[in-house]
Amino acid sequence: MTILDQIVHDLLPDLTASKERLPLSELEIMVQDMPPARDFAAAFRTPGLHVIAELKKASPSKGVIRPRFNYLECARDLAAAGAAALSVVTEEKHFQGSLQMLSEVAECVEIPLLRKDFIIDPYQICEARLHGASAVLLIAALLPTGELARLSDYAQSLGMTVLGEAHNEDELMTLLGCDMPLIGINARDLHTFGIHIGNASKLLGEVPADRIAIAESAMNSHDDLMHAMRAGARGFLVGEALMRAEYPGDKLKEMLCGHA
Ligand SMILES: O=C(O)c1ccccc1NCC(=O)[C@H](O)[C@H](O)COP(=O)(O)O
Repeated sequence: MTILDQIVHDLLPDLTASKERLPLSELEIMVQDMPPARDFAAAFRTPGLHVIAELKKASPSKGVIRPRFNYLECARDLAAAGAAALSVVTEEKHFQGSLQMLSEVAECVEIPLLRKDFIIDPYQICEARLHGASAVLLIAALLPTGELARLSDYAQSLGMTVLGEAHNEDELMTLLGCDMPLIGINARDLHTFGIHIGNASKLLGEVPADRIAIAESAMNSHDDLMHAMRAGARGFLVGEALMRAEYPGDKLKEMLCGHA
């Protein structure tokens, strides 16, 4: 079993229980009373370095990254430091995130939020919207093409933005066949955890201009952002480098400006 299979296997019982407790049809009624979703893609259409700063306590590849995880303090700090958006990892078992965390972060910052999770069902998209996210991640390695397109259409029907994620040529071609505005290229192979910057740079260059290419994973410095930008990225998803820093906002400013 790969780690992706394991993660999906582990999230299914809670997903099933949530659907029994509160069916999708009821969530959809609740969404109708919500204000419009924050525009997630807007920042990335303008020139400049635009970072999606990721709030994550732990990951399967790195274990616990930020033991004392005051996520509201981190969220405020990162928003004030110039994050274009925040990625809130909500997966519970392997990343120690939660939907509660997403709701609280949505209350305390005004920038748009991505629900970063392992989305396999429209229910999780509707949950994301109800908890304050305006974008969801859809991982090509996790879903057959038809499901990717169906989930993408569903998210957009709720006024949300979709960030599709690929880490190889086939996955990128699949995503380009779906109607997704943001295409993430993950330098981390989610099966092996290996980091492949050369491959990611090549794929970033293959994202057509009518889509917004987002570089994901393993960026730690201004030079890393500049390298990804030269390869074609118009946005950058950064997690670990920020979460390991004592002051994530200062680290973000350093990455954006090139000096401390
Ligand atoms: O990071 C992991 O261990 C991992 C394992 C299985 C699925 C996804 C995983 N990570 C998600 C990501 O790729 C990152 O959270 C994201 O791109 C930020 O990367 P980084 O800046 O390297 O934390």
